[in-house]
Amino acid sequence: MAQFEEVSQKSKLHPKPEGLTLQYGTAGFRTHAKHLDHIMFRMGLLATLRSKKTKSTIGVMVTASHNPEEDNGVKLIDPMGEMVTAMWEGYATQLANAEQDSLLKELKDIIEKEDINMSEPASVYVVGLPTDMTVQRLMNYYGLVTTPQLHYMVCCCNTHGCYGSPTVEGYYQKLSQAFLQLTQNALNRTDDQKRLLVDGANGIGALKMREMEPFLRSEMQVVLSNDGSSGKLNHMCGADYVKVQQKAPQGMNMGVGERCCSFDGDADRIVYYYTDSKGCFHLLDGDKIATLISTYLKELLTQAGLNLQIAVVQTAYANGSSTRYLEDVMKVTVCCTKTGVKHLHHAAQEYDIGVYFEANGHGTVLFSKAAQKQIQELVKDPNSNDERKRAVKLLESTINLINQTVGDAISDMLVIEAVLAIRGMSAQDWDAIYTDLPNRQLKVTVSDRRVIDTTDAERRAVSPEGLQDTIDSLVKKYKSARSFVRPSGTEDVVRVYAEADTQESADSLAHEVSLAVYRLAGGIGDEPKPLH
Ligand SMILES: CC(=O)N[C@H]1[C@@H](OP(=O)(O)O)O[C@H](CO)[C@@H](O)[C@@H]1O
Ligand SMILES: [Mg+2]
Repeated sequence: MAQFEEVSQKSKLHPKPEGLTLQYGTAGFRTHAKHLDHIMFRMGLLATLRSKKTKSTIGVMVTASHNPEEDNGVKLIDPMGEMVTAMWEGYATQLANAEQDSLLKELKDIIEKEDINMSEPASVYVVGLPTDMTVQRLMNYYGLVTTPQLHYMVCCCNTHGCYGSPTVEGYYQKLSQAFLQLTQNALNRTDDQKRLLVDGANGIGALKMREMEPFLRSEMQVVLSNDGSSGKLNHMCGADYVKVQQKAPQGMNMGVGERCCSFDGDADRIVYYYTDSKGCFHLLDGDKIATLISTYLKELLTQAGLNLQIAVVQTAYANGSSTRYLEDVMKVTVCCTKTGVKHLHHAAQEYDIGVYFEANGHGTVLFSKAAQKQIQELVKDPNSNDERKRAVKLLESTINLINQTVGDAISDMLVIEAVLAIRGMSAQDWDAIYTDLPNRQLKVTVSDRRVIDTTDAERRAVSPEGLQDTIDSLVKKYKSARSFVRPSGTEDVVRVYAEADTQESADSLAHEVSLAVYRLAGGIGDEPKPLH
């Protein structure tokens, strides 16, 4: 009872702005920082309940991710380092939008529905800056780490050290050890080959990269830019900027053919790129990363004589060339889910090895318990020949290098660097695995984006009537073309995607489909204009 009294008193210090309703979405709550005070307080309360319910440590991440600095966000992390379940997303929305005088009622409602024993102790890790001392007192405040580092620590904590030690040093040690073991298999690397230009998006990733560097013992020569010493978070830099604009970030001094990568603000996304001798920019996005990693793993499985099913999980935004290459050439199972990493993560859990990446560079690899056990047992097998032994060891180190809890820019970067080193590949060699189909993404503003309903992993629209038929007949006019529309989960827009054999065709198709959305789904403002 005293607990409730304290909550009631303290909550008055964090009043909900009049008329503000927010929804716990793909990335938790995300809005202008000035609207988040009451959300931070209430998410502290919810995290405490989640911890009591699961009898585990829960994480709370406060971050703007890839959004502008003025924005901020908060999300909860479940015991195994995963996103919180759908049911609890609902509770989060319910608590966030409760009026001041019904907050206690909503809390009690959740406690009753979930049958939570309030005398259980609670343990919560918080990263970022909780605004209230009560919240801080309830939780272990962990200071600044990347989003994936927090996911990692929460998982370590709840698996009693099986996954690693629950500290930032533990993270550096685990990953660097695995990385050094892998790069031992890459002979005669020059300093140039070890060199990587990293754009830190002026976010936390840059700081953490600097902290990690000594652990990598000059097996990587990192050149950091946008390290937060001057520029603004995600402004003209970072993974989202590079992916959407299809150009290099500001403040990076790129030589011809040099390998470069960009993190997003909280370092859970990464994209690679380089410029060729003609000054052309080449993007190596999430699809290229998934292809590189799955090809490498498949080869190791064959060498190790392991019969494990490997699948790549993508969304509708995956470039058609990547899907075709994986299915037709690599003979890898490809599965498509709705946008949003939680959907990809769940789908990837269905396979022995599930490689999942959104085209924007958020992704990781999941190994089933059974697959990990088989690999560990083979490592100890005295009867295997040298090739087999090497392959199994590489698999073991690769598992250790991957952050299986969530997409992680630092971990993904180290995996990519190791794979390129082991295979003796340059960024150009990697890029040449397949050629992306030219594509275009546009946004259309409509009065209510919910009029668009989709099916088949968001690849087909079932409403409004006639929209899908129109898209189908437009697509037929172009070669190697594909197009789909869906309401965004994070912005008040309808997203249009089109790809075709040439950039002109992709642009023209995207424009025609935008017009169809504008006309059939209640477009507002000016009619979409052609791109050329
Ligand atoms: C096309 C695209 O990149 N969509 C992004 C974006 O979702 P939308 O629902 O498209 O707004 O933000 C999500 C959260 O960060 C991310 O998971 C997703 O990939
Ligand atoms: Mg992010």
